[in-house]
Amino acid sequence: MSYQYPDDSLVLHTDLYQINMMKTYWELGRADRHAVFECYFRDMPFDNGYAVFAGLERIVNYLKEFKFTEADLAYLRETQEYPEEFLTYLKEFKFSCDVRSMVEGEIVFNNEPLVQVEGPLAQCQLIETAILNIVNYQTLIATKAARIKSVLGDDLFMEFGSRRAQELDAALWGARAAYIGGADATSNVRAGKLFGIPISGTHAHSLVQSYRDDYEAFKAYAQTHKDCVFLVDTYDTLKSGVPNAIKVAKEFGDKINFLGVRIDSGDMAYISKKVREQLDEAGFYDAKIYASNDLDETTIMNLKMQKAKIDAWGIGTKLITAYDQPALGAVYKIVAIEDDKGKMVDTIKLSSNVEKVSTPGKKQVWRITRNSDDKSQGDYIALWEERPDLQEEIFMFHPVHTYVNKTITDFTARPLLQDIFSKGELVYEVPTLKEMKEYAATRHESLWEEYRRDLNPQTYPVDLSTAAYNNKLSIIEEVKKGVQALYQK
Ligand SMILES: Nc1ncnc2c1ncn2[C@@H]1O[C@H](COP(=O)(O)OP(=O)(O)OP(=O)(O)O)[C@@H](O)[C@H]1O
Ligand SMILES: O=P(O)(O)OC[C@H]1O[C@H](OP(=O)(O)OP(=O)(O)O)[C@H](O)[C@@H]1O
Ligand SMILES: O=C(O)c1cccnc1
Repeated sequence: MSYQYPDDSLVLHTDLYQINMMKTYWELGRADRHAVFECYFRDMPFDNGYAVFAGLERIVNYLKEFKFTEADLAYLRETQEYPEEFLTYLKEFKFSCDVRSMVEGEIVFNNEPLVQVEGPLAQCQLIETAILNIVNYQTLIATKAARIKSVLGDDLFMEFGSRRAQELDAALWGARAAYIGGADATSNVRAGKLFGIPISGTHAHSLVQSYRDDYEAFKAYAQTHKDCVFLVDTYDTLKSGVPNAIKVAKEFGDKINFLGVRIDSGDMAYISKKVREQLDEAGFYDAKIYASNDLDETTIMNLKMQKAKIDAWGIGTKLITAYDQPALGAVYKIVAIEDDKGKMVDTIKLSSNVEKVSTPGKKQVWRITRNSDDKSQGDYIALWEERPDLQEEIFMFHPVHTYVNKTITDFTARPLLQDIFSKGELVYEVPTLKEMKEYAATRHESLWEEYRRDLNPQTYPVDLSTAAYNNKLSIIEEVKKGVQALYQK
C-alpha cells in the first residue's frame, strides 16, 4: 500500500457523508444558515449512576488549527467528483462556530447536552464525526476508571492497558482518560511524556524466563535498579518467587528500595494472604503486594470481600477496552436551524421509542445543588434564554413520568456548558490534567452515595424545564400534524 498524502491535518477525520452534505448546503445556498447541534448519550454506560466527561482538550486541539490543507484538497480532488469551486470553498474555509462544552472531569448524565456547536450549518456538520469519536471513547474510559477507583479507594491504581488497547491512539488517550477518572499512574511512557501522567511499572515474566531462574533474574534487576518490585509468579509464587524476592531484598539491603512483589495469576485472594505472611515473617512489613491479571471493578470487589492482601492494582484490558461496554453511543443532533425568513426554529427527531425522541431547542444544563449540604439535587435542562439561577424556587419533574416531581428552594443553579470557542476563536483556558483529575474527584464527592455505587445505583434526575418540556410537546404536535396533512393529500 502506498501512502501518497502526508497525514498533516485532522480535517478529513470525518465521514464522507458530512462533506457530501456540505456540498449540498453549499450548492443550494444553505451552508451558512445558522444552526445548533448538541452531543449527548442516551444510556448510562455500564449501568453506572454517572459518567465522567473527558475529551475536551483534544476537541480544542482539533478545532484550533482547523483548515483544509493542500493534501486534503488534493485527495478530495483525486477521489471525488467535486467541482473545483467547492474545493475552493473548502480551501477558504474558516472555522467560525461557537462551541460550548462540559469541562473535563465533570460528572455527567444521559440525555443532557455535553457539547453544543452553533454556527454555519456546513461547519457544524463537518466536525460531528471527530467530536463524537473523541467524546465517545474518552468519556467511556474515564467512567470505567471511576468505577474501578470507587472500589479501590486509596489503593494504588495503575493503568496497564496499552498492549491490549484498540491501537496506538486508544492506548494514549485512554491512559489520559483513565487518569482523569481515577487512575494514579500509567505504564505508557509516551502518555507520561505528552500529558505529564505519572508513569510506573514493574517487570515482565520474560525477564525471569530469560534467566530461567527467579533468584538470578531478581538479582539482575536489583543490580540495575533502585526501586524494585519483583514479579513472583513465573514458576511457583510461594515456593520460589517470594522466597527468592526476599533473599535478594535481604542481600541488597539499603542498596535497593524493595517496594514489593507482583502476582499475576492463580487464586489471588489465597496467594496474596500467603505472600503477605511470608513478607511479614521476613520483616518486610512495608513491602507492598501488587496484583494484575484481567482485573476489573467486579473482580476487585470480590477480592476485597475475600480480604485479599493486595495494596496496588495494575489494570489493563478491561479498562482500556471498556470490555463490558465498548461504546458509549453518544450522538450529535441538530436542535435548531435558521428558516427561510432568517428566524431560528427548533427541530426534533421523532422515534417510536419515547426515550429516543430528541429535545428541540438550544439548551443549557444547570446543576441544582441545595445550599444546605452542597449535594446535587439533579440536572435541569432549560431553554437557552431561561435563567433558573435567578428563580426563587425550581420545579423539577421527570421528563417522561411527570408525576415524579419536586419543588426546590434555597438552591444554587450552576450552568455546566462553558464557552470554549466564540465565533471560531478559542476563549477557554484548558486546565492542567491534574486539575481535571482533582475536579473529577470533587464533583464525584458532591453526588449522593446512592448514585455513586457501582451496582444498581439510583437514577439521578435529569429533568427538562417546563418551558423546554412544553416546547418539545408542541413541536411533536406540529410535526404530527404536518405528517397527517401529507398523508391526506
Ligand atoms: N480469589 C479470586 N476471586 C475471584 N477472582 C479471582 C480470584 N483470583 C483470581 N481471580 C481472577 O480470576 C481470573 C483467573 O484467570 P485465569 O483463569 O486466566 O487464571 P490464571 O491463574 O491467571 O491463569 P493464567 O496463568 O493462564 O493467566 C482472573 O480474571 C483473575 O483476576
Ligand atoms: O491483565 P490485564 O488487566 O490486561 O493487565 C495487563 C497484563 O499484561 C501483562 O501480561 P502479559 O501476559 O501481556 O505479559 P507478561 O509476559 O508480562 O505476563 C501483565 O502481566 C498483566 O497481566
Ligand atoms: O509494569 C508492569 O508490571 C506492567 C506493565 C504493563 C502491562 N503489564 C504489566
